[in-house]
Amino acid sequence: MPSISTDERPAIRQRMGSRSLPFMTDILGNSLNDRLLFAVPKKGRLNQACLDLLHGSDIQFHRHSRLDIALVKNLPLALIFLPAADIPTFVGEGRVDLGITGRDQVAEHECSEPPTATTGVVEVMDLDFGRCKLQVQVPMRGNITKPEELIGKNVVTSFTNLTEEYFRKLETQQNGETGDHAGGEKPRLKTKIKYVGGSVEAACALGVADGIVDLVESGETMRAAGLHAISTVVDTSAILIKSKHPSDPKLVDLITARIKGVITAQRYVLCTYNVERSKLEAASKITPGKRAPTVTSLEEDSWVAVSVMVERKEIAVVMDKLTEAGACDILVTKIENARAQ
Ligand SMILES: Nc1ncnc2c1ncn2[C@@H]1O[C@H](COP(=O)(O)OP(=O)(O)OP(=O)(O)O)[C@@H](O)[C@H]1O
Ligand SMILES: O=P(O)(O)OC[C@H]1O[C@H](OP(=O)(O)OP(=O)(O)O)[C@H](O)[C@@H]1O
Repeated sequence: MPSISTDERPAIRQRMGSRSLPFMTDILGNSLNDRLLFAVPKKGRLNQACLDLLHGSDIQFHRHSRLDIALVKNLPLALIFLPAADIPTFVGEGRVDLGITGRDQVAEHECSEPPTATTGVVEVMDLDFGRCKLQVQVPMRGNITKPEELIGKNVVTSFTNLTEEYFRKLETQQNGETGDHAGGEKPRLKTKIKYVGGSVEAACALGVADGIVDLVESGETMRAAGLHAISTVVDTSAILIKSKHPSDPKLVDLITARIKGVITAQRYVLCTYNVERSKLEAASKITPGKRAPTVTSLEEDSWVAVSVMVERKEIAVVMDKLTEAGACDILVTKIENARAQ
């Protein structure tokens, strides 16, 4: 591994920020300078899906144990493994060019660092995984039924900025509705928002909170903790983001196209079937495809073969309907990769 001279380090530090860098540059030398930097969640719920996406996009790398930077072997790209919550900061400041994180994390970051003409992130695309909701939750057996009833009480969350913003709005609305306290009769209630880094759902049972704001996907964690949701703060999923001025916009476009291809391949299957020409119109209505179905003549004059992309989650129902419409020899094939509009 090439070693790095002391006078090369400031340039790299300036590019990446000061976090952990002495350790990273000692191992990687100056190889980051001419590479596009791509931040990927280093752990947690988004990590594996991101690794699968990189694999499907033929982004080849070897990550040394304990090292949060990996050089990509077949593209001028370096992957930076960071906590999902920190990725909007690095991309927003232009220290890293591209990143994958949750939309909730971007929203949380933007509450404290609103975007300017040069800072902040640009959403490139929704990645179709990590879908969940940031919700206000209270004990199922308690007497709080509306988020307004938490005003002035204790709320625990890992998303303090979004939660502050949410309750400040509620407080403003409520003060407005009750004519405020200009006469001084009614004190202005302020909700107390406290931060915890994980296991947020335990806060009510432990008496730390009257309600929590936490992510809900299946709802299992919430129900197991005896909580239920009374309002949604943000709907979220994983997104690809870029900085406002990426160092290599062409490479950003190439990576975006590859990732889009993988997502399309995951979302769709290829369905082929034979149908009598007279029934083609009805069958095409069931399978209109992304643009239009591909129709090929068969040796048998009155029959055609159809090949069409169908959303994976709808395929069983589509097959039922096709059979009803007279289609036969229906085959479904997994799509390995795609480049489609
Ligand atoms: N249950 C979930 N289902 C789907 N996506 C989730 C879920 N929980 C979190 N996410 C998404 O993943 C992002 C990162 O959350 P996660 O809690 O996994 O991160 P972390 O704090 O880095 O990891 P860990 O909890 O292991 O410390 C969230 O901001 C959200 O966008
Ligand atoms: O609705 P569910 O499918 O049960 O998912 C929701 C849970 O997932 C996340 O936590 P995670 O398990 O990542 O760990 P954490 O509590 O340490 O954040 C989130 O904070 C919830 O606790």
